[in-house]
Amino acid sequence: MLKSIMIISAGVSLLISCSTSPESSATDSLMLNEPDSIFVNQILDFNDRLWTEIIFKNDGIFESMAYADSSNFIGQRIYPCARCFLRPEAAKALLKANSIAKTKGLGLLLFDCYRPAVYQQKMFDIVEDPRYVAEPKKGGSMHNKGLAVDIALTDSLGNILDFGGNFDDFSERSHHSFKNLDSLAIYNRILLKGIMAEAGFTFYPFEWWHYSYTHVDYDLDDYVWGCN
Ligand SMILES: C[C@@H](N)C(=O)N[C@H](C)C(=O)O
Ligand SMILES: [Zn+2]
Repeated sequence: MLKSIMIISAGVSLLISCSTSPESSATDSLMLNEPDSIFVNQILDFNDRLWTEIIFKNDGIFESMAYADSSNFIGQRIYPCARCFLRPEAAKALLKANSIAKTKGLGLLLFDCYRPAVYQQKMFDIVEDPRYVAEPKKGGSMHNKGLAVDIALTDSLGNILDFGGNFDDFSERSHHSFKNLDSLAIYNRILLKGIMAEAGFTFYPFEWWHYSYTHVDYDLDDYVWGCN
């Protein structure tokens, strides 16, 4: 099947048609020397639906993709490799959040992006609490639509800031309303919330790290990316 990579910039579109698979094509990142432009990789999945990949190295976003290795609440690696796909609108907003963070001398650290719907049931079966894992039978997760990220802030070197708890700590400690935390952790949660809100994301009351992009809607998806 003919697949395409589009490298887009603000106002400029460069379309390169080729006959490689999306798995191999998505890793080909072109670096163009236009400092004010946003460059992202876009691929079509097996249903010809458009995804934007955040290329950690090129986009300057730090990577800690939790489900691409076994250090997560499942205790197993469930993704084939650490790649971050989002719907184009959400990806653009994430790059905006990254720019805002940079102006404050901070970075973004991603724990999760698009999550194929096939994995949501596996997660729900372990946690069985829809506050912490969205229930597949009740609409699934914004991650399954490519419209959510699990995210933290870092210093400029990529060291995570203090958020008063770990990613995927499924307890009240992770709620935005939980106030029995150091003032620095409370400050950092509010800082992250402010940056993400300015970029267009909505916070989630039960998890300080989970943000959704709700200005568009997409169907749940089952696309699983390949790895080189
Ligand atoms: C599993 C956790 N990281 C998460 O993303 N939870 C939310 C509620 C979800 O499943 O959408
Ligand atoms: Zn999440």
